[in-house]
Amino acid sequence: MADKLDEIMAWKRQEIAPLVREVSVDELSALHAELPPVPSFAQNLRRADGGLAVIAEIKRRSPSAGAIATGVDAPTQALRYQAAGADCLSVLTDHKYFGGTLDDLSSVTAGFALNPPAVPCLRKDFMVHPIQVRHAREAGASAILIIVRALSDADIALLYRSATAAGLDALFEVHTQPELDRAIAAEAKIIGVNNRDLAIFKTDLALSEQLIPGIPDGVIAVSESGIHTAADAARAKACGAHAVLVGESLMKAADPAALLQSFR
Ligand SMILES: O=P(O)(O)OC[C@@H](O)[C@@H](O)c1c[nH]c2ccccc12
Repeated sequence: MADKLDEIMAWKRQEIAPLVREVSVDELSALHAELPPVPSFAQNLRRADGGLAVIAEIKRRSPSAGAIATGVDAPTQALRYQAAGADCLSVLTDHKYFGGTLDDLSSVTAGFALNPPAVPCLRKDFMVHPIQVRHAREAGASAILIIVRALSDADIALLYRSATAAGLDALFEVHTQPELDRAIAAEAKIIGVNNRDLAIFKTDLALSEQLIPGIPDGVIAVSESGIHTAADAARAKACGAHAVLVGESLMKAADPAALLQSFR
C-alpha cells in the first residue's frame, strides 16, 4: 500500500515552496521577544492532581475518518473545549487533508485573548521548514509537531532549535522503537506515541503500551489517536502516559465535557 504520510509530506513541501525563505534562529528569537507571550504547552501536560491531561483536537476531517465535523467553527469549538476543561488544544492547520487553516489557529488564540484563560495550542501540521514555525508563533501557537518518521535528524534538529528560539514547545511524534530512540537522541521533552499507523491508518493502543514504558523519566509521554472511551484513556494512563491527544471522539461528542472528564 502506498504510504499516505509520504504523499502528505511531498504535498506539504510543494504547498510551502512559495513561502520558503531563510529563517534564522535570531529572527525567531526576536519575533518571540516582540509578540505577546503564549501559555506553556508542556506545563499544562503535567497535572498537579496526577490525573491524565487531555489535549483536545479540532479536526474537521481526515484521510482515515473522512468527514468528522466539517461545518465546525474553530473558535467556537475551542471555547467548548475550554469549558470542558481541556488542558491543551491541538488545532489542525493543514487544509488539503484535514480541512483546517492557519486562520483557524489565529482565531482560536484570538478568541482566548477575549475569553481567558488561554488554553495552550499545538499547531498540528506537517512541519518541514522553519518558516512554518514562524507562522505558528505569529498565529499564537504554544507548540509545534515534529513527526520523526517524516524527517531527517538534521531537519528535526533545525525545527527543534527554531521552535525553542520562538518560545514554542515541540511534540515529537513516534510510531516505532527506532523513531523513539531518535526522539530521545534529539532531547525531546514531550514525546507522543501515535497509535495510528500513518501508512495504513489503523489504530492500536497496544502501541502505547509497547513504547511508552521506554520513554525516559522527565520526558512527558502522550498517547495519541484512537482514544474513544474512559477505558481507552485508562489503558493509556496505566502504561505511563501523562496525557492523551483526542480528536474524533471529542469532535463528535454531544457532551464533550462529560467525555473529557471521563478520560481523567
Ligand atoms: O482523531 P483521533 O483518533 O483521536 O486522533 C487524534 C490525533 O492523534 C490525530 O489526529 C493525529 C495524530 N498525529 C497526527 C499527525 C497529523 C495529523 C493528525 C494526527
